[in-house]
Amino acid sequence: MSEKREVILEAKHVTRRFAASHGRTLLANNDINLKMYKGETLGLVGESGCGKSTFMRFLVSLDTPSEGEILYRGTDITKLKGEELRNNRQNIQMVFQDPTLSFNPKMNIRDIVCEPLMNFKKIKKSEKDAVCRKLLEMVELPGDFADRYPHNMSGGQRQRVAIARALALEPEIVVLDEATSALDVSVQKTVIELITKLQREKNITFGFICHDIALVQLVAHQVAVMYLGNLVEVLPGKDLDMKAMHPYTRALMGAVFDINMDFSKPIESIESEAPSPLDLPQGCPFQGRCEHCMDICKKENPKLVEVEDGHSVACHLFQKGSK
Ligand SMILES: Nc1ncnc2c1ncn2[C@@H]1O[C@H](COP(=O)(O)OP(=O)(O)OP(=O)(O)O)[C@@H](O)[C@H]1O
Repeated sequence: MSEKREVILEAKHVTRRFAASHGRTLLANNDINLKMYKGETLGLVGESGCGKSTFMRFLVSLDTPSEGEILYRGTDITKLKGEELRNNRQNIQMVFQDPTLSFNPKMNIRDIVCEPLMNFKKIKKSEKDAVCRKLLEMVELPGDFADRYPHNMSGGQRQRVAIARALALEPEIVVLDEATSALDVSVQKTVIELITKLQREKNITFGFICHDIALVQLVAHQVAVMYLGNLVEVLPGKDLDMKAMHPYTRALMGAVFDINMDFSKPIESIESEAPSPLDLPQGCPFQGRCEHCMDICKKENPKLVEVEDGHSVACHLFQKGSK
């Protein structure tokens, strides 16, 4: 890994509790500590409901944590208000799974793509056409798509428009929340290639939320694996195959490589359903599905500890004095 990596965002002890029925509390994020680096992609992976979107929504101020801070270039963005909050939206943008939900169907693509620029008074009305064409070309769509409406485009084209709109303000960080998950595999591949190209050209930092670890492995420099609100492993994307340690990460990888599996190394699979996030056991949240569960796993939730540079794991199997 390069020595010169620049941390631009750091989450410290981020916790989010949601009030649930019958006075119960749902712990959607439990003491999350993560860094994002300039020009790199952080992949956040885990099953549905593990808290991926909850975390990334803090970055674009769609929600605030119950505890903890998120420092973007030294400023805690969870505390921003008024003009500062508005200005921060220029730095960090988000693209969702289904762009049609955030597009006004009565607006043409020109208005949709240029809306953030108009809102921030970055361009005049007369400049919209030329600016939109440039942004469409950046995402490899024809300039004349400016006159189209979202319903006259394919899912992949709409997602390109959503990316063009998110990049219009030249943000430093873009969060892609399952942004390619609804697309056919071949279209997904072309959108991933586009994202990689844009990162190379513009040095953008991406937050890539995805439940598909194989896809995350393709794009992420750093992968963070979440399980029921907890970070269980953080490691370089290139090391997922050979160095993943947490039984949950290995189970996710096992599910991916099942067909072509290397029988020389054991690959665990997940036998049972995840417990309800409202009914978490004491100790490690993964204990009920883990083949290696020990007594201590039923008592203490393991802390995320660094096992080598850039690789941390939260599992009693790898913590000193845990046997
Ligand atoms: N506003 C809310 N109020 C109550 N519970 C919430 C709220 N938002 C999320 N949750 C709960 O928090 C947990 C984490 O949800 P989150 O959307 O972050 O998961 P996710 O990993 O992104 O899953 P998915 O891929 O399905 O979106 C879930 O159990 C969800 O039901």
